[in-house]
Amino acid sequence: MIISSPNPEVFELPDGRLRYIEHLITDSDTLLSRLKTSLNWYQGDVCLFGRNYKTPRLQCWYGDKAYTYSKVRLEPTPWPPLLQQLKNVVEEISGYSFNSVLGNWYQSGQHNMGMHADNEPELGQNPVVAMLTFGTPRPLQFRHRNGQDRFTITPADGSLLLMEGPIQHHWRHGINKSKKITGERISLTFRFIF
Ligand SMILES: O=C(O)CCC(=O)C(=O)O
Ligand SMILES: [Fe+2]
Repeated sequence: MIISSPNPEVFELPDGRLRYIEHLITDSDTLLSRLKTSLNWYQGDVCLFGRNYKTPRLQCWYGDKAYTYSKVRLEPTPWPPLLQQLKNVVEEISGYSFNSVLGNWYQSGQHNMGMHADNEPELGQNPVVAMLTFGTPRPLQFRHRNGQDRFTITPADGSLLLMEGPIQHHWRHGINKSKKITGERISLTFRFIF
């Protein structure tokens, strides 16, 4: 895995901060195919307003501690070597430690992620989420809970995006469907579970 020299951009939003490194991982094509074949992908369940649905994307989860996401309990799972390597890179660049990762595989523009905040209590006071992107970029929409402020970033193939500060308390984020996008994207979202 080759890392090009990082040059972070910082976006100071009202009540939150994003740190973005556009070109971090240079062999992202190879990594995208390795991630597709080597990880344990499944269509997850989500519970919304008391009803169970299948996630409109594939996902995988690895971590040292159990994690409850959208009311579904994920059990501890050992780190595959490739994810361990990527975690090491993300930790070194960001300066944070992570002990779990949620992977999302959007196989086309028909796959999406609804607006949400990563604010489960076990993620701590001001959760830091570090996200690597591989493949076809998709706009990531941020909406402030005040109903006014909005921000969109389209993380590039091979980029790292850090969500920091109180952002998960004040903002929600998500990925919309798009008829125009046919390519696939994988995001790896590293978290620390207390
Ligand atoms: O794939 C993305 O860009 C968003 C992922 C995300 O928000 C999450 O995993 O919580
Ligand atoms: Fe999220």
